[in-house]
Amino acid sequence: MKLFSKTEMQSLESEGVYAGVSLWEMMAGAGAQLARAAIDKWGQPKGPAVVLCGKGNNGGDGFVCARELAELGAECAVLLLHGGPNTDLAAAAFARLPPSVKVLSPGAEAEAALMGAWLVVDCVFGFGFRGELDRISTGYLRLANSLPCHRIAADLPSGAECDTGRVSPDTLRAELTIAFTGAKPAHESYPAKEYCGEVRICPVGIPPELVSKAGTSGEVTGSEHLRALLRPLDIQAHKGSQGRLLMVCGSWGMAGACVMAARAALRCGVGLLDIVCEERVYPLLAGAVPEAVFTVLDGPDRLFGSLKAANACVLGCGLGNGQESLIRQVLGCCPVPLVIDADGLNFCARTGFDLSALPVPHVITPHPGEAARLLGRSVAEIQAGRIPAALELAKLSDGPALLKGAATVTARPDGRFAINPTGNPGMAKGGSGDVLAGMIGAFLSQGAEPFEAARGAAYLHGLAGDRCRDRLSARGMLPTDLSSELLEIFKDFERD
Ligand SMILES: NC(=O)C1=CN([C@@H]2O[C@H](COP(=O)(O)OP(=O)(O)OC[C@H]3O[C@@H](n4cnc5c(N)ncnc54)[C@H](OP(=O)(O)O)[C@@H]3O)[C@@H](O)[C@H]2O)[C@@H](O)CC1
Ligand SMILES: [K+]
Repeated sequence: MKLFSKTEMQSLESEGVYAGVSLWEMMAGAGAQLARAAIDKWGQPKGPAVVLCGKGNNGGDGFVCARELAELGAECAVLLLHGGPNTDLAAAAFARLPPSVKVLSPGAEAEAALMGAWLVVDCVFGFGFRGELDRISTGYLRLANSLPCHRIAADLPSGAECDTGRVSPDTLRAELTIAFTGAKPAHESYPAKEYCGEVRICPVGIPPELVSKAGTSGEVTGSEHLRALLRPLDIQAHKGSQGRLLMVCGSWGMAGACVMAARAALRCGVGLLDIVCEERVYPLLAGAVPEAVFTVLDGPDRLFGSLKAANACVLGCGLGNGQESLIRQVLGCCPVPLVIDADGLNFCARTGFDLSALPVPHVITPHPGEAARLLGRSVAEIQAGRIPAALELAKLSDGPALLKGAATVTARPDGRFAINPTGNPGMAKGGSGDVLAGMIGAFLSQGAEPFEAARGAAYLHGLAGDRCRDRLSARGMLPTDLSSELLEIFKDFERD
C-alpha cells in the first residue's frame, strides 16, 4: 500500500485538478465522507456534534462536514480555534454553513459545547501540520481527549505530522480517522499510528487511475513483497545453489543468539551455513546446529577463506564487545553482502567506523537503542520520529537500514522506505532480532536485493510472530517458536 507524503498528496491534488476535478469538489467529497463515516460507525446522532476547525483546508473539510451533519438532523456547532479560514477554499465552505450551525470562538461557551458533545469532529490540522501544537489547540484537544464522546479525525489526528509520524503532546486520540484519497506515513508509523484509531481510506473525487499511478517514497510492505522473495525452488537445486551464508555470531555467554540466527537462516532455505566461532563455543554450537559447518578461529586465514566462499555474511548477533579485532577484520575484508546487527553495530557506534565506506552491499538492523548509539541521540528521540531516524540511518550507512520495533521501518539512502504491518508485542523478547538477522542473511545469500531482503524478512518474521501469538499467546511465545510457523507459512506459499 502506498503512503502519500504531504508533497506527494499535493501533486496528486494538482493532477486531479488537471484531470478536471476541482479542489472544491474534493473538499465537498472529503467533508461528506467524514459525516457519512461518523453516522455509519456510530449511528444516527444521539447528541450534539462539535466540529473543531483550523484555518486551513482541513478546517474547510470540517465546515462541509458540519453542513452535512446538520442536514442529517444533528445539532451541530463549529469551533474556530484560530479565527476565520485563511484559504479561499475553506472560506467558500465556511460561507455555505447553514444558519442552524452555531459558530463558536474559544471561550466558555465553546468549552461548554465541547463538554456536552456526543461527537467531536477533528478538523484542526491535516497534512499541513508540522512541529508542535499551539496553546489553544492543545487546550481544546486535551479537553476533547478527556471526554466520553466519539472522536473522528479528518485525514489525520490533529497534532500528528503527516510525513514523520511525530506527535505533539495532546494530539487528538481518534476512534476513527478518515484518510482522504490515500494513507499517509503517519497512519502507519508510531507514535502517530496509535492516535489514529481505525483508519478508513476514502476517495474524494481524484480519478482512481491517477491514484494508482502516483509514485510515493513510502509504502507498507505486503504479501506480494514476500512472494517476490520466495521464488519456487529449482528442481535441480543442490546445496551450493541455495545460498551459502557465513555467520560471525555468538560468543562465550551468548551462544544462543548464534543458534537462533542460524536456525532461522536454515529454515529460510540456506543451502550451506558456515559459522565462525571461538573454539570454546564450538561444542555448544555444533550440538545445537548440526546442519552447519564451522570455521573455528585459530587465525585470520581461515576467516578470509570462509568469507570468500560465502554468498553473504551475518555479523554481530551475540558477539559481545570483546571481539573488536574479529569485527574489524570482517568489515575490512568481507567481499560479499553483509547484514550488520547488534554488536557489529555497537562496534561501529563505539569506534566511529564509517559504514558508508563499506565496498559491499550491506543492511544494518538496529533496534532503537542501537540506532540511538549510531546517531548520537536518545532512544526517546529515535522513537519520537521513527521514519526520519530510519532514513537518517540509511544515509549514514549508505545502505538499507531496518529500524526494529512496532511497525519496523526499512529505509533506503535515496529516501524511499517501507513500513512493516506484521508483528506484535509478543515478539519483544531477546532473540527475536537474532532470528530476523538470520532470515535477512538467508535471503541475501540467495541473491535478493538488500532492501527487498530486509523488508521481506521483516514481513515474514512478523507474520510468523502473529501466528505464534494466535497459537501460543503473546505473553508466552518465544523467538524459538517462530521456526515452526515459518514452516507453515512456507507450506502455504508452496501450495499456492
Ligand atoms: N488530498 C486530498 O485529497 C484533499 C485534502 N483536503 C484537506 O486539506 C488538508 C490540507 O490542508 P492545508 O494544506 O490547508 O493544511 P492544514 O492541515 O489544514 O493546515 C494548514 C494550516 O495549519 C497551520 N499550521 C501548521 N502547523 C502549525 C502549528 N504547529 N501550529 C499552528 N499552526 C500550524 C498552517 O500555517 P502556515 O504554515 O500556513 O503558517 C496553515 O494555516 C488535508 O489534510 C485534507 O484535510 C481536502 O480538503 C480536499 C481533498
Ligand atoms: K484533523
